[in-house]
Amino acid sequence: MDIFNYADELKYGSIHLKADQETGLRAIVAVHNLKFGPGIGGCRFIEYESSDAAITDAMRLARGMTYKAAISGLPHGGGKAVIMRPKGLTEEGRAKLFARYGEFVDSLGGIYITCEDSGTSVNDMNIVKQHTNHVLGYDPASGSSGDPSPLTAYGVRRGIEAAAKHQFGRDNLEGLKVSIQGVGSVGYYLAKELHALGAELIVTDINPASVKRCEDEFGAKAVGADAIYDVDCDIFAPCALGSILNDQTIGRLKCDVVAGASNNQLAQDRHGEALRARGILYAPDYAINAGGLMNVAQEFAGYDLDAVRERVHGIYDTMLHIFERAAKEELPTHLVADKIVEEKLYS
Ligand SMILES: NC(=O)c1ccc[n+]([C@@H]2O[C@H](COP(=O)([O-])OP(=O)(O)OC[C@H]3O[C@@H](n4cnc5c(N)ncnc54)[C@H](O)[C@@H]3O)[C@@H](O)[C@H]2O)c1
Repeated sequence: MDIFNYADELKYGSIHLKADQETGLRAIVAVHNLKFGPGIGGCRFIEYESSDAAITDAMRLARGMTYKAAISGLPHGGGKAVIMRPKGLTEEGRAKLFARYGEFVDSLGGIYITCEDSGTSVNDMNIVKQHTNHVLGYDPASGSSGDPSPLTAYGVRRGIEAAAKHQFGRDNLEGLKVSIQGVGSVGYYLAKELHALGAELIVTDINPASVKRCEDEFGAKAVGADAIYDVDCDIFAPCALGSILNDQTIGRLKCDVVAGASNNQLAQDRHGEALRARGILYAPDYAINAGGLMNVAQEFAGYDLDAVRERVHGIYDTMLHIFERAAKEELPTHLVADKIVEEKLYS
């Protein structure tokens, strides 16, 4: 992969590298677009096969954050950090590595604001916080926003309400059948919201305890992990994995709407068209699951839960606009979401 060609393809931006022999830090910060404000996005800390793989991952993810922030009307651009996880790292080594990473983020002068992502913890962010102010999502006891899952779930609920309005002409979810794939953090809170609104729930999870909790608390019906694709329901809410809308699954779906929290639900772009061809309304993932980003971004202005909830509440309008424009232009919803973002960014 030629990095500069890839940068042109994704319309970059800048990519910053830090190598530090003392701590073993190999970090990449990709800053995709700053039109609406500083780039915001998590720091991923996983093993990579090569530097190329790590750099392209950071670039792809940062672009995704630009789209998520822009569709949500947040005063932020898209950024993402990747730290290549060294093998055999001790706890002490980890603390030194994140301290050096904090210095690296600080050296960028605020164009990128870091936070937690796969492989990083609140404790890592606490260490980063000692070296830069450009960090969010550190210890909630010190005034940060804490677990984003309830807010992400609230946003998904609002997106589901918009889908019910558009697809069924309904102003409530009473009696609608919703199947949820994955009732971990977001899926559980979503089940709670939907149950309170009178929806009938069918759930699956590879963790039996998570399923049992939904059976006990919400009277949910449980099905096996693979059987979730065959459930006859109104709305299917993927809240576990990416790439689950693919050649194997789309033909099996017996729902009118797909609206859930998972990132990267479409295995490929063409699967958005395949859903439309089947008359299934798809809620673009980065628009409906932006509640978590809205939550952490609020820390920037001073954390205020009421302000976050008000912004997350607005996901209803964002989704309805996407659905209505897609119907009018006879386009798949995921392409319309991209168009809305690109009009904001580049015109
Ligand atoms: N946490 C957030 O605020 C947030 C924000 C935006 C997007 N997301 C996305 O939403 C999804 C869920 O996030 P989460 O924080 O709830 O994660 P989580 O790990 O808490 O929950 C995921 C659940 O899915 C289950 N699962 C895994 N494989 C499964 C399978 N094959 N079939 C059924 N269940 C399976 C797991 O056992 C777990 O209970 C992820 O794709 C995540 O990237 C989360």
